[in-house]
Amino acid sequence: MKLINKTYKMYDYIIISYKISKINTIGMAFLKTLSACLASIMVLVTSSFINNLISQNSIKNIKLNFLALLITIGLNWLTNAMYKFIHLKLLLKINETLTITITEKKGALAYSYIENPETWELMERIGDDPSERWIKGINNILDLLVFVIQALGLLIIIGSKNYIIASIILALLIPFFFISIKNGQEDYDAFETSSEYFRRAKYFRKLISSRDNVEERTLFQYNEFINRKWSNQFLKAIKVEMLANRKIFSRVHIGNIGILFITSLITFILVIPVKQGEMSTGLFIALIKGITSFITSISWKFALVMMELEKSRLYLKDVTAFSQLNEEQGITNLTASMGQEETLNSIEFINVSFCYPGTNKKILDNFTVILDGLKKYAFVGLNGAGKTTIIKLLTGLYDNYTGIIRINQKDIRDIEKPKLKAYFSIVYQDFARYEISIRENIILSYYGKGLFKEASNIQLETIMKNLGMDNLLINLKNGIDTKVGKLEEGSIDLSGGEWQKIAILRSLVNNAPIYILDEPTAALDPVSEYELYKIFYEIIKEKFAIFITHRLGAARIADEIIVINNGTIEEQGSHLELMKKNGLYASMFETQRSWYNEGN
Ligand SMILES: Nc1ncnc2c1ncn2[C@@H]1O[C@H](COP(=O)(O)OP(=O)(O)OP(=O)(O)O)[C@@H](O)[C@H]1O
Repeated sequence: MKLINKTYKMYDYIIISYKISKINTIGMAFLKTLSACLASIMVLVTSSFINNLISQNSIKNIKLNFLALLITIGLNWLTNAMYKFIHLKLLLKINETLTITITEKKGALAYSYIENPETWELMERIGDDPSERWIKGINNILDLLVFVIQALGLLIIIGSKNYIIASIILALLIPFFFISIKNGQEDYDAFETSSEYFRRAKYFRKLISSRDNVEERTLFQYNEFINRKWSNQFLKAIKVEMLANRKIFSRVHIGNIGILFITSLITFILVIPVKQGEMSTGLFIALIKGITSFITSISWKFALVMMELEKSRLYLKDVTAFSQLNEEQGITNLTASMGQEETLNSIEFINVSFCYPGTNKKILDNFTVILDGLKKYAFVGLNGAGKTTIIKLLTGLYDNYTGIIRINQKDIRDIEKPKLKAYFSIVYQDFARYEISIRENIILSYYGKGLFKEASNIQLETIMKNLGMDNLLINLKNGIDTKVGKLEEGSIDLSGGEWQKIAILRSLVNNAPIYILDEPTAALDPVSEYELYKIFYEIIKEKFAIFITHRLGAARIADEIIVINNGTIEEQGSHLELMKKNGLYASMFETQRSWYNEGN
């Protein structure tokens, strides 16, 4: 199922559930309607039973009435039991379908949303498992239907004897309706505000409990400090919810006192038609019982149902906003051969200026460069100069820039997203560590493109041997199929450099015209770094590559070095040319060289 981009309405709870499971949705609606009708039937059956009991005109009639009463009670019980069973089945079906739909949509969202706190909060509110909220929506609609049928049944019975009392009961519902809607809005507003605090609290709790930063946590002993931050956010969230709940409950309690008063009034008024012979004693007793149980359920359940209905309505507003978020076209199903057959001629940035969404600091300022497809480039510069940002724009992660970026003379805005992605093989600065097997780690991009057969044919061990990386596999019982990380028993954990080697291998086996290595060797020891660059150069000899690096020794092997400063090009040329220029590059290079020379 796909989440269609549209405005979701309350009836969509039923329609989507019907699409997911016809039988269970119809079953639930039928059983709810039946249970609502049974309330009025119960009043009539009880009334007839009591009347016959009082007049005692025929024992046969009493027996029949008694049987009818038993059947109604039994049917009511059976309806409720079956409802619970079908409800559970529908919940599971919705869970199976909607959870996958929401997860897929979240996974395919455009990159810019992931960095935006507002969309993050929206995604938190949508939740990972929307089935509970969805089934609540259906239940609330059906509960409302039950109230309407029950109320109509009672009103028809009473109205046929005394329409004024019927009108009083009807009037009673109106203020409750509005109070309950107000309660629902307040509850959802509180949920919206508190989820922001909960999100931050969740981050701090992760800091003090997750395994990721256990080393620093043990060393710096910052638990108490972070704990305070966590409890600060957590308490703020709880306070918002408590405040809203207090208001809601005061309203419900005031409403209850009113209801108690009106119930007594109705009982008193109903005596009049009995005295005037318009209503039998049996009907009077059955009606008092029916009205009391209906009004009791109004006072508690109706308020709750209306409140939940309002929450369900507001949830749909979030679902609507979520459905309108753009997905990265084809992010999850790149066509196997796309872009790979193409060779790179050039990459051009023409007057590109860019600010990150929600900020107004120009990270790139009229950035202009033409990169030759036959060369290898090194991007160097101080921290925050904009090197990684250039790559983010080139790979299409953001498109809110001004100016033009072209690959092979074609504006990247006109290139289909799957094709654009297929141009690149990248090792990111903060590369991912997948806690699966070494083999799966390396050929992940093949699985992403659906190339399962090709993936199984790759001679990974040979490639690793040629790259001098086969020492990673030494002493591993399951060789390349050994699971890495800490997720599973028997997995082996790797050092930072070993994880980085796997990330580099992942990029290397992903055949693409453009290779980008963003600080690829930061965690490698000098011997591995030297070896790696040599091998890497050998492998991508015929291909285009950009290295972003702070190790200027490594930058020397590029054909051209581009020095970036404050989002523009400060210098450009070969190592020798730039050294002769005696500018920023020469100064950075000399600084690094002096570390090694110190003391000599
Ligand atoms: N998602 C973001 N939102 C807002 N600003 C950002 C974001 N990502 C990066 N920046 C800012 O953009 C600037 C350039 O960052 P970028 O990562 O491109 O620098 P860099 O040259 O690669 O730095 P480094 O050498 O430290 O990796 C920095 O000032 C950074 O604070």
